[in-house]
Amino acid sequence: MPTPADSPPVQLFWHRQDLRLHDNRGLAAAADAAEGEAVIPVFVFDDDVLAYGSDRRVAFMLEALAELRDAYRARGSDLLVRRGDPSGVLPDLALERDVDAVHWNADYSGLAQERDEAVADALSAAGVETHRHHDAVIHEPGDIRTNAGDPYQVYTYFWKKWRDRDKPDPFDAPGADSLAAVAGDDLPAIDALGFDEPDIDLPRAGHDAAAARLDRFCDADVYDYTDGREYPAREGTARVSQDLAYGTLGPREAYARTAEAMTGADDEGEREGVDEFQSQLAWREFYAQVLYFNPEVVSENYDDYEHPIPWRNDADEIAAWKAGETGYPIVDAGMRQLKREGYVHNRVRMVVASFLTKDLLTDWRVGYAHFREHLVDHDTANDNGGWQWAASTGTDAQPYFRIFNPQTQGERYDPDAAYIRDYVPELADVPAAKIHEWPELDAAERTDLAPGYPAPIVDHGERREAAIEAFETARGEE
Ligand SMILES: Cc1cc2nc3c(=O)[nH]c(=O)nc-3n(C[C@H](O)[C@H](O)[C@H](O)COP(=O)(O)OP(=O)(O)OC[C@H]3O[C@@H](n4cnc5c(N)ncnc54)[C@H](O)[C@@H]3O)c2cc1C
Repeated sequence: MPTPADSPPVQLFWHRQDLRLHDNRGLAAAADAAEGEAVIPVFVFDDDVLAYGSDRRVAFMLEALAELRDAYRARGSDLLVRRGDPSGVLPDLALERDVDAVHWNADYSGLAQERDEAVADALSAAGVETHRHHDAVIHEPGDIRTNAGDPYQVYTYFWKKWRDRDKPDPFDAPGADSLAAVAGDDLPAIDALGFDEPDIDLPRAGHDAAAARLDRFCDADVYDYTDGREYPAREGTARVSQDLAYGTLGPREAYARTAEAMTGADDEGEREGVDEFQSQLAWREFYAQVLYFNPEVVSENYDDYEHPIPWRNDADEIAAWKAGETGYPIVDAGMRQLKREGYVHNRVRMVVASFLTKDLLTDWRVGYAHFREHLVDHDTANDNGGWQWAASTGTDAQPYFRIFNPQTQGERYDPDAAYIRDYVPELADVPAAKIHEWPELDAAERTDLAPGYPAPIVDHGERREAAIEAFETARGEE
């Protein structure tokens, strides 16, 4: 029997946006430190974080937590669940369980960085060691820098270095023998957290469901990703964004699976598909480092102009955009996909974001807040990066004068209008060519073809000119 002095140090692992056992760097480190025993896992519902939640995302998270708890139970352990301010809850728990060290994985938003500092200080004051690990990305923020030592602002150069770096293998899930046989706690019901049941069916949460989605994609669609990712009706993408956002899927595991797919590629085109997909994983890491080094981007332009951008912010136009009633079919299909599924295809996200920020000259923060409320995969860094890209205020953003034409985007990327018809039933019986011409049809023809579908709320050509003028004013080029 070991004496207390001989017994291995008790390690607490605090789960946050890393709701998995597989490929979890911090958890693996805690298991190593525990010398094969006594890792106690905990999740804390923090009201300051929940304040940014939504019904859909909290529901997804609760299911992911239930899956995580089951994975611990299958290993003879369990998940402790607490509610409150982690800088009070964790020192109390450490005292109660005689914990020597608390481990967690870093989170890159400003709010999380501040909270983590407070927690680390409170634990240190209580005499408990703290260990922060970089887990959410393969190459931690600051690892990949320009030759002058600065964080990258241009994605292409970041990507080249990211691609050439060696990638660590996924971390093993801790075995039953490294986990403490604790009795866990019940998870709260969603209403006890201040949220309602979600209004849509959610993708299945948890590591197994995430790994199955990735497998399905890597078995086939990844090889045609370069082309397939552009066409919303094809559903040729991995659909793992909610899994990477909640950490039910680890980034090293995701990368390793694509590296395995690379070995199965038959020709240059297929290798390109895998490479293109890996480059999207790198975009995610690019935006994570933008947020880490510039936490203020959550509410401020990354790239400011000389004068404020004269946003129009017209309430009726914003309401039409949110409802998918703009009279621009590809825009409306995207906004209705958001409402119906909590997801929007990437190409269409760019189109709807461009339409809001340029055609409607609406502040990107309005769109970001709406996406945060409705997307299941909302991720602060990616959502913000996407919005500031579209608004021409971000790092490596779309130039202000290059404005998507929603009609051409629909024609090019949804030629048969299959995606549009799926989400805009009023247009179900309208020929594809007429759908794409919709903004140019005369009122009588529109009424004849689809009386329930709106006329365009703005003229794209006019609004394009107005947006360029507004941005030039902001640049001081009046
Ligand atoms: C305005 C706007 C808002 C966005 N908001 C989010 C968001 O809240 N959360 C989010 O994860 N992505 C966001 N994206 C990026 C992208 O649209 C989604 O990641 C993608 O559509 C998710 O589908 P998928 O998993 O099938 O992607 P895939 O094409 O299969 O890509 C695989 C993974 O790579 C990452 N990725 C892909 N594209 C991007 C990108 N452009 N930027 C950063 N990471 C990327 C995601 O983690 C994604 O799951 C946004 C893009 C725009 C233009």
